Amino acid sequence: MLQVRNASVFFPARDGRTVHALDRASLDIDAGSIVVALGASGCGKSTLLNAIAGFLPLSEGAITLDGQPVEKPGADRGVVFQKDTLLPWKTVAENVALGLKFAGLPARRRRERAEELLGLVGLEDFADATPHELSGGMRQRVGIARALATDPKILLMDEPFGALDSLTREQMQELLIDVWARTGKRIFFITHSIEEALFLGTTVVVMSPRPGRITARFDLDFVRRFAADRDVRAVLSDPRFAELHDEIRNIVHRPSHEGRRGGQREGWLQ
Ligand SMILES: Nc1ncnc2c1ncn2[C@@H]1O[C@H](COP(=O)(O)OP(=O)(O)OP(=O)(O)O)[C@@H](O)[C@H]1O
Repeated sequence: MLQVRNASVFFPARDGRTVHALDRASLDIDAGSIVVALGASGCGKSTLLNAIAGFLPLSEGAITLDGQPVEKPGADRGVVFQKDTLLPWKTVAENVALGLKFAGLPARRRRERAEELLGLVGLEDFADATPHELSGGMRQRVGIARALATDPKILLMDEPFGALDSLTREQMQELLIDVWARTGKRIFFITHSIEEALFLGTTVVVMSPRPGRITARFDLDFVRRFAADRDVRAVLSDPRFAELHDEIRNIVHRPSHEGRRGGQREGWLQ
């Protein structure tokens, strides 16, 4: 279990004031779940992810992974960003195996593991290609394979498909569901897209800005349905999908002061 408890992050702003980037966020990410954080720009999504990744210290609160405090980056958390961070002078397989090299695994084992993971993301034929030979979607696949290389307990994904065209994005969403179904990895995923959140999340948390707060939570089963029957149309044409889309849209677009007034969902996690 990954637990975030009353996590707050303050940044000093240029004008001498303090930016309250994350305000008492609490969240549980169980084994096998995909928790999606959704919200307008600046509501603290990346701050929350960076804190879970151990890139950023909390100002208040705590994060634990299977009972261990998260205080710095570690191989138990794999991270994928919107912009890929592949090393252009290394082959695809070498990029995937980078973390394993740091972990001291011998070259043959690294190669085997890289090939296994490239198979998982549908790039078995590209092990010896270099990143510049790949499309944006393929590079993100490599990023996912690389994040999985050390067999982390959780995958942290910060708008990983945000820069892709819509068709590639849909393919990547389906690929991610396959990876999730086959590896059982828990995933924390950030997006601006309500549709993407509804399609991928076993839980969707909606965040509001200034201060960055979790203001609503929805537990969903669209992704499990898709994983079972791979019928996109059945999911997208489910009336509940459209209802939730509207409901979340209203929350995302409501002025943040209303979100704090103590409606039914407000403060659900605190
Ligand atoms: N290092 C920093 N120094 C000062 N302010 C920061 C810093 N990092 C983030 N912030 C501020 O904290 C708030 C939350 O930022 P964050 O990047 O977490 O939001 P976000 O929801 O991920 O946004 P986006 O969707 O645009 O990526 C913003 O107001 C941002 O300007």
